[in-house]
Amino acid sequence: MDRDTNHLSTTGQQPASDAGGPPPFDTTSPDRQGTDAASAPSVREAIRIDSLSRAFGDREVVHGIDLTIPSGSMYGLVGRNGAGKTTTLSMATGLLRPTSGSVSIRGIDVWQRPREAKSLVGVLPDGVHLFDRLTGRQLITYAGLLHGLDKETVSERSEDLLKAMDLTDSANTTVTDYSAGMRKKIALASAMVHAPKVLVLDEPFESVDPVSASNIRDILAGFVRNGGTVVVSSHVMDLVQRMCDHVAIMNQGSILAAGTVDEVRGESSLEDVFVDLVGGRVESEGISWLGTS
Ligand SMILES: Nc1ncnc2c1ncn2[C@@H]1O[C@H](COP(=O)(O)OP(=O)(O)OP(=O)(O)O)[C@@H](O)[C@H]1O
Repeated sequence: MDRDTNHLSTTGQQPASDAGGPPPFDTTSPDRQGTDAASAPSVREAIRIDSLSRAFGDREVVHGIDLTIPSGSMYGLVGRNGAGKTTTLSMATGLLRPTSGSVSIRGIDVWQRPREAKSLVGVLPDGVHLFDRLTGRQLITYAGLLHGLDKETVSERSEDLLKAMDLTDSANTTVTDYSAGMRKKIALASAMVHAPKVLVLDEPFESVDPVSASNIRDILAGFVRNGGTVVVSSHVMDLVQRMCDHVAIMNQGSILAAGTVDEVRGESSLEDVFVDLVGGRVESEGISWLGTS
């Protein structure tokens, strides 16, 4: 499979010679392709990113990317350290203002109608800062009340989420005394309490033990089965290949490939395709002074 062609298709530069069929890694939605006007784009596209860029000072780190996350998908965003995943997800969820371009969540522009857009999305940011003087239960409750839920609903959902995250026994412990994995889980629970339509999770499994990770995967799979959409960033290709139905590979602020996992990986593993596309493997015989007696 021609990776270069794949790259072109994601950047909207599909060559005319490819007109014989749908592009293999087309990031444009059916709506963008002008077919099937019956379904409203706002519902069919969980997230739509158009020409999104972000610079810090005079250094642009996200370069005018286009990406459509279909509703009901489990979408992986993968890339090397510094590729621009967190910057992209922060812009997509209203946490970081883009330098240019636009993002909409279920048809609602994130930066023009932030309140409405944010009510639809639950976010687990990277390196999340929590109000860690609160207990786990208080933190979820606080998140629920901030979203305007009534006390009874918040209370019911808090207990469900604490149980699902295996945190019931630590519900009255202050978050400052939680381990890294427990903090991740309580942050995830807080992101879910308002029953969002879309979950955007930056490295949700980092520091999380394998049993909890399986439980969380089950919760996310159930969420998707019920019509929700999940976007996860991850460095773990195996996990993305097993868990996600769609994936986008990001490198140096651009999307190199995007589509269903099967389309992107073809006959190879996602990890091989990733390394092949992104490059950067270092030929070395090791560090000479390391391990010598
Ligand atoms: N606030 C900031 N000020 C300046 N540069 C920034 C800032 N935030 C991110 N960057 C730069 O933008 C680039 C993309 O960073 P980003 O955190 O989006 O990458 P990432 O793909 O999430 O990386 P990782 O996998 O390591 O978390 C990096 O070069 C980073 O140094």
